[in-house]
Amino acid sequence: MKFTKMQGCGNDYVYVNCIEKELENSNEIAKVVSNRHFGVGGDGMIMICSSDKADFRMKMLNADGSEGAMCGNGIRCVAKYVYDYKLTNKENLSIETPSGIKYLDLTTENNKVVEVTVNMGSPILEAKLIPVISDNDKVIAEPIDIDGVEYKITCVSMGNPHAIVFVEDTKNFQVEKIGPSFENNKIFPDRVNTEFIQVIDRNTISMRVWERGSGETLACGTGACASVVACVLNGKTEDEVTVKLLGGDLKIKYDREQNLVFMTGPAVIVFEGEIEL
Ligand SMILES: N[C@H](CCC[C@H](N)C(=O)O)C(=O)O
Repeated sequence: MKFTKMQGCGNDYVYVNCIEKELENSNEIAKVVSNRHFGVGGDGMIMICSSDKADFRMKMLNADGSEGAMCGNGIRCVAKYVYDYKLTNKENLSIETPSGIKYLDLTTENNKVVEVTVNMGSPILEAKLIPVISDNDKVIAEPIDIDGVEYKITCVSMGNPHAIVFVEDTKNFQVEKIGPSFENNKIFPDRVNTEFIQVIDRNTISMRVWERGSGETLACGTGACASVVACVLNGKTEDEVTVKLLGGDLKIKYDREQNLVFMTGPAVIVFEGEIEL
C-alpha cells in the first residue's frame, strides 16, 4: 500500500489515497501502519476519498483502529495532499467528514500549501450529544472524581467528544498517567479526548492532550478548538487565542456571533513510501 506520512503540529498520520478504491479492513490496517516499531508509525491513518457532496471526503482512524468523526490537524493535511499532489487546483476546498462538510482556505507558496484555515463549524455543548452523562444540559466546570482527585471538566464536541480540564502547569502534569482514567470514565459512553489547559494570558494557552484511541499526541486540532470554546465559556480568555501545543502553535478564533470556530495552522509532508500488508 502506497502512503504519505504527514504531520500538523507533530500530530502525525499515515495518509492513503482511496479516491479510486476504498480500503477493506481499514481498522486493522490502521493498527498495523500506526505502530511505531512494526509499522510506518503515526497517531493513526487517514483516508482521502471521493465525495458526491464536497470536493473530497476524509475518514480518520486512531492508532487502535477506532474511528474519530473529525480531525483538525488531519483535515489541513488532507488539503495539502490534494493540492500539492495536484488532485485539485482550488484554494478554497470543501471536505466531507462524518461530522459534516468543512470549508478550508489554503495559503500557498510556490504551488505548495503552507498553511490552512478551516471553518470547524459550531461547537456542540449539549451533554447528550457529546455524549457525556450528567444531570445538567451542559457540562461546564463540573466536578469529576478521577483516581481519588477532584477535577473540574467542561465538555465540548467539535464532531468528536472532548473534556477540558484547567491545570496549573501543563509541563509537569502527568498526562500519561491520568489521561486513560478520563478516556475510560463511565460518564463518557463513547470514551473521550481530554485536554489539559494552562492559561498563560487572555490570548494564549498551553495545552497537552490525551487522545481517545491514540494516547498522548503532540497536538489535536479539534481539541484546541474545543479548549478555546471552554476557555471562553469559563471566562478565562478572549475569543482569539494562540494554543501552544507540544508540536507547535495553532491559532483558534471562536466567532461567537456566528457560533463558528476557525482554526489556522501548518500542514507538512514528511515522506512517502510503500508498506507490505
Ligand atoms: N488529533 C485529531 C483528533 C483525533 C480525535 C480522535 N482521537 C478521536 O477519537 O476523536 C485532531 O487534530 O483534531
